[in-house]
Amino acid sequence: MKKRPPGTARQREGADATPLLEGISQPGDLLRLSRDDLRRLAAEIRGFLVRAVCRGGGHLGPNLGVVELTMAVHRVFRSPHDRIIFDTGHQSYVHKILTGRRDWFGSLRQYGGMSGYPSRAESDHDLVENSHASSALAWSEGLARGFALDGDDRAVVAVVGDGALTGGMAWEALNNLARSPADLVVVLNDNGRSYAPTVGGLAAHLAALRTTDGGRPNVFTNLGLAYLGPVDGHDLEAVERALHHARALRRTVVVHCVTGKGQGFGPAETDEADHLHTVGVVDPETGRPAQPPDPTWTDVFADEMLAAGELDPDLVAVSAAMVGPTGLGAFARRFPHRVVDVGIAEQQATTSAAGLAAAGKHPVVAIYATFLNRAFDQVLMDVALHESPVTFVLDRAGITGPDGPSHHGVWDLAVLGTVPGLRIAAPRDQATLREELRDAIADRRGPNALRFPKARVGSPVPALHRLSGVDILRAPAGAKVLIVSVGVLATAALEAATLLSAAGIECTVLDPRWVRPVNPVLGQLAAGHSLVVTIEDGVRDGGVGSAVARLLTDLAVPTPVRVLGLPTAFLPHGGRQELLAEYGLDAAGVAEAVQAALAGARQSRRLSHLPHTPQVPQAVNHA
Ligand SMILES: Cc1ncc(C[n+]2csc(CCOP(=O)(O)OP(=O)(O)O)c2C)c(N)n1
Ligand SMILES: CC(=O)[C@@H](O)[C@H](O)COP(=O)(O)O
Ligand SMILES: [Mg+2]
Repeated sequence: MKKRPPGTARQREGADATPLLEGISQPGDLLRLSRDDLRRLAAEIRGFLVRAVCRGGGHLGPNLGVVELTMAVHRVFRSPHDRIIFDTGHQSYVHKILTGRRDWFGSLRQYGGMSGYPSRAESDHDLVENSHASSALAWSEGLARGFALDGDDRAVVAVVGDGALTGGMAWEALNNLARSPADLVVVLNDNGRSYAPTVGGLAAHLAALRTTDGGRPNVFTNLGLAYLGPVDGHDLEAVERALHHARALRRTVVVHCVTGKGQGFGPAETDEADHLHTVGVVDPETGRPAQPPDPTWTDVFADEMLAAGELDPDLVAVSAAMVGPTGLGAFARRFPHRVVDVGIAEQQATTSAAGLAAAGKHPVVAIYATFLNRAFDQVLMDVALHESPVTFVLDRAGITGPDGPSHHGVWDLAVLGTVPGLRIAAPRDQATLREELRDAIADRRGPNALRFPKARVGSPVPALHRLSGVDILRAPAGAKVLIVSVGVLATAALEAATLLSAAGIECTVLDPRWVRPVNPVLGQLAAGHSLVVTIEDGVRDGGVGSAVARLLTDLAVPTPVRVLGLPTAFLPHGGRQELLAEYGLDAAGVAEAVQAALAGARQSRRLSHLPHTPQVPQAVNHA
């Protein structure tokens, strides 16, 4: 059932259907088609996916690989009565097409448009929308157990990739499924890849199963589950037969489907890096962007990491199935024995990094900020408690953009700020990223984290001088407002200061560089101003700004603090700049907030009572 159509009418125009596709507005429509028509429909869906995804970006390879598999699931089961849970959900585009959302693809992943993941707001056919991998089996087990407790005969189908199956959560669920009253159909979509080829003992086991008849004992049967396969996941009839068989068994069954990531689109099939796992706007003929993309923060990290690897033979990089996307590709090619891909296993990455550090190595865990949430306990207990010199490099920190609520890396500053002994740096430009990475790796006292966004790296943001570790970026005479900007938001802070100067309000702008714990020199600097405004690309609650405010309270500095950041909420998908502006974290928003704070403070007559002292206390100005 369709819910609200996302996107503007203009965005929705972008979707162009073809003859058979025109006739599919709900899964039941698939049942009326002949075998020949079903084959033609699969080809039409592939053409549609290539056009729609190349036009605006999204997950291409994973969806091209599940066309027949998704059609088969929808022909055999009755969604939404039967429940279909997609692990991660990045491969749910075909499901969206078949459940009445074809016309929305013109707005895919755009602000106000259709999500790139399952979405309860969009359709009753969607239930789980978390898009952090490896959780579908646990969700499905709980759901099926709940149905069983009610005597409800509804089927639950979990579609899980071979990559997602490397995560600890998947193994915990398999262990539980062996004794659960739930009877799940687990569709194992085995394309042999996460982004890169899936690694580890399980991957090797699945590879062996692909070439046998599957009847002999395997990891699933040994755990007490039934196993069917391997099945050619592009043979619609074969997949349907296997699914009917699985449902009839009335127990938990793994249906092992072998598919090709990027199937049917040459540039995806031949792309060695990741079979076009995710693309931006690309040419639908070549799968490549029209122009080489501008350098990103990831590129700078990649370059500095390579340089650091040359200098430090103990440097080891750890990745949770994302060597390429986190910028470790060049390092891996140069030092193949000093890169560990642990699979989609952030907890393993973190604790094994603690082990590497205990063995005298200098581990760097490169990970997306949102995925480190999975390993909070390991950061706290295995790394921090042991004062383990592990460096975490958090890519995609802050607002990431089109991946939406599950992928915005907005919790790291608040959550990691509670970890004793962990220092967090937020570089503002290329030079500070390089410098802070070197400092982090060299620090043998305990853990460090660096965070930067999914964005172009931008122009250098030079400091006027450094003061007790804090970079002063702007220091006009007579400034009453102190803007403390976190990381990449320095540019918006400086632009805001220029706007405010034109309105007669002078601001000092500083970049603390290492943002947690808060540098106590901020207390002295704040004392020299009438208002402190902090800006961060993370949740306001418990973030850097609130830590600065607490520092001032502790030091009995009376300067009021206005904390600008993100609400404690699940933020929608959209363009990064678009969302930053929406939440007042662009230059105009910051300038407006400063003016409002000054006006409010004047109204409450607080500012007029505060003495004005120079913005940089001489006692600590040793730059
Ligand atoms: C906890 C977590 N870590 C990392 C990711 C990033 N990620 C998204 S898809 C993917 C690969 C998934 O491989 P697989 O499950 O086999 O699906 P495929 O894309 O091959 O269809 C990864 C690592 C994630 N979504 N969740
Ligand atoms: C599904 C998932 O988690 C990733 O594929 C993510 O969509 C990638 O995002 P980037 O494009 O920022 O690497
Ligand atoms: Mg896979």
